[in-house]
Amino acid sequence: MNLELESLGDAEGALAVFDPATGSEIGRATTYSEDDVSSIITLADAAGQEWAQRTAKDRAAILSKWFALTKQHTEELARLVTAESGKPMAESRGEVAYGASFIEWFAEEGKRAYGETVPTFAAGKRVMTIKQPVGTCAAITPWNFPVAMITRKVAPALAAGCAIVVKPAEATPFSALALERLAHEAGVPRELFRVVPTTDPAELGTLFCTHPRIRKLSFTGSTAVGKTLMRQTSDNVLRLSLELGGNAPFIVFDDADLDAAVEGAMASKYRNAGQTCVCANRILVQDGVHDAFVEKLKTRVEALKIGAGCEEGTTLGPLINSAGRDKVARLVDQALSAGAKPVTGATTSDAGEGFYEATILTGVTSDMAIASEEIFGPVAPVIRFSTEDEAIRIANDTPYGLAAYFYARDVGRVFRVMEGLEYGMVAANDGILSTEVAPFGGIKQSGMGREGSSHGLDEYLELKYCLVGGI
Ligand SMILES: NC(=O)c1ccc[n+]([C@@H]2O[C@H](COP(=O)([O-])OP(=O)(O)OC[C@H]3O[C@@H](n4cnc5c(N)ncnc54)[C@H](O)[C@@H]3O)[C@@H](O)[C@H]2O)c1
Ligand SMILES: O=C[C@H](O)CS(=O)(=O)O
Repeated sequence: MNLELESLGDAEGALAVFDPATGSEIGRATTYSEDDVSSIITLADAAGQEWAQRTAKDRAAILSKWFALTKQHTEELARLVTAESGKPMAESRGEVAYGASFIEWFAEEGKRAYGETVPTFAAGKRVMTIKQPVGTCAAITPWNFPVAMITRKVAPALAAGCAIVVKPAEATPFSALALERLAHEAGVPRELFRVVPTTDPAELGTLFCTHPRIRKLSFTGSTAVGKTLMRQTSDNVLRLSLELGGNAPFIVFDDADLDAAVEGAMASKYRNAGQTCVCANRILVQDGVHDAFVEKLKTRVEALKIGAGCEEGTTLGPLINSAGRDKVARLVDQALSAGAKPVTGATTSDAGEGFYEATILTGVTSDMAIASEEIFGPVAPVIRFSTEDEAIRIANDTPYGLAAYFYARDVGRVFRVMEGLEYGMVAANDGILSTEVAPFGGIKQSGMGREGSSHGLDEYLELKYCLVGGI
């Protein structure tokens, strides 16, 4: 199975793809017009009718082969992820394993789309429910996890009995095309799962929202685009899953294990150079441990190795593009102008155009833009607080509600803070919460619906109430 970039690309393709570390073009991808995709959706819908008639066990057997092939081709997939997203190879290998875990998980979950029988309300009648595939799905995915954000949607869709057409991010089409190739090799019918790169995401997004055969849209990306799609899906009342932006608080209380909190902050903040939706976006530290925590964090941050993702040993890669880097620089400069202090970093890097040094700022206040905007970069803004109630108030003072983290050892505090934080996902004494077995998703303007876990399958199923009378 050839998954080399050249075999996935098209020298005449309209979509140019670039290496974030150097800015150089690494390949070109074939793109699909609105008419092309409309026809692809119609073919997918027909393939979906047949796929839905197969047993969950038959679908599971094919998904299991896709899982095995994805694991077998980890190195090639990781090279593609690093080439087009820039993340360090070690993280890319981890992403492939994480992405594959959704295929493995939903191969099994698809067999558990259980209905129910309900004690009847009247003689001669029987009440039951069944779960059926929602129909043909569309998905739109971001660049920061070009493997995992695809499988986190495609695996449950296929397991539930649905066809799915995916538009990957313009920056990262090759990882998606490789996954498509592996799925077809595993036995997923060619028309059932298609990846359709484009240079006009808005045009394809509108088609996905308005095509008569599309019954469901699953979107992962920014809150701004999510709101656009929410409006566009209203005419056809599509089923909608939205995995949007975040502004994660990372709270360190006086009773925290400081060394554990530093490790958790490193894992949460600097993974993928801070370009994940669940990265710590604000670090709140209680007065009693503020200086000790900052000093310990500084030591670990300054040990990060900045460089191209393809260089073994790199632990901090480039940002996705110059716009991403400029946004980070703008937020840091604004914070410094407003009184924040640089502990380390706070500058672009001589490692190359797309790089920004790992940064810690202290003296940050909630009114600064860096505390309310999603940074999407390797910058830790530290906000000092005095009381537990103040920490929860600051943490909740955002339109976002995706992930939140805190470190404390008092059991009463753990329960009070866990219950008081207004987020879809809360981790106590850990900096990484993402796993296929748990429901991933946000509240407020971080989205709706859940991915992974047993809940993730329901996003691609309809619950039907069946009444049988005349008994
Ligand atoms: N909640 C999650 O699970 C999750 C996961 C990853 C990324 N994100 C969020 O995604 C953002 C970063 O990713 P990004 O820069 O790719 O986001 P983005 O919203 O700019 O793009 C996401 C996808 O939407 C497409 N798109 C852009 N404009 C569109 C339009 N008008 N209509 C239809 N599609 C359109 C893009 O081509 C891309 O495929 C961050 O906000 C991050 O928090 C969230
Ligand atoms: O960026 C968003 C991803 O969902 C992050 S994670 O890999 O799922 O934690």
